Amino acid sequence: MFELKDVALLYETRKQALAALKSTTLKIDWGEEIGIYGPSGSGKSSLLFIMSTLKEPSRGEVKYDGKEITALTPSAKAELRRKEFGFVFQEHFLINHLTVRENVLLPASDKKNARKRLEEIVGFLGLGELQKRFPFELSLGQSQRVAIARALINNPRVVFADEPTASLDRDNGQKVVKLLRSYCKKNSATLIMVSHSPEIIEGFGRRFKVENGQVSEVTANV
Ligand SMILES: Nc1ncnc2c1ncn2[C@@H]1O[C@H](COP(=O)(O)OP(=O)(O)OP(=O)(O)O)[C@@H](O)[C@H]1O
Repeated sequence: MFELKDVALLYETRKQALAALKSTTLKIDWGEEIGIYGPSGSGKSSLLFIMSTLKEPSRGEVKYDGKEITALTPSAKAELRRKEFGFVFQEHFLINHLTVRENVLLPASDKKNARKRLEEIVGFLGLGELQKRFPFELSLGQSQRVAIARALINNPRVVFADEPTASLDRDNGQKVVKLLRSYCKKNSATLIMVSHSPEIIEGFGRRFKVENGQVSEVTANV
């Protein structure tokens, strides 16, 4: 469903040209669990951002569901992201003056069915009791679970998670990864998760290592 052909991302700074992502060709199928790891600045987020249309590659082809997506208009990209993708980042980006419930419902595209979906999703994430609270009344682990609920409210076919555990302690980090994996398994959704640490993505169906802009698939245990 994702097909990248010779994709690269180059930045021209005043002093030098930098290849954030060197020529990358790969295929990802529906429902796969993809872990991407590598050191800071290696190009992991660049890869995730290109697949999710948040960044445009300098060259190459990116196909999603058989269609080339790099040339879509900004509004078509936004529509694609809203309908098909869910995003979880290192920071939760919750809106402080909205309750948990309001934060989760904010991106809901089908307002009519959103309430039923909300009940399902808060139940799944163990947030039932917290719905009327504000983000500043939550722990970091709880906040991240609310951010996950918001990412899942439209039932995404692909979940992109960029360092979702980075601001959490080990227990909460593991919980977050478990919840994301379990949502994707249950719903046959594709999970694409970036982490600096190979431990976080241990056991994932497929793993890619990124070093200095070079992406390579890892087949042995890491
Ligand atoms: N707008 C930009 N202009 C110039 N260089 C950039 C820009 N954005 C990113 N880079 C560079 O591209 C390279 C790859 O960045 P990227 O964010 O993809 O790495 P990363 O592996 O996700 O890093 P981290 O784990 O620290 O988030 C880095 O060297 C970064 O400094």
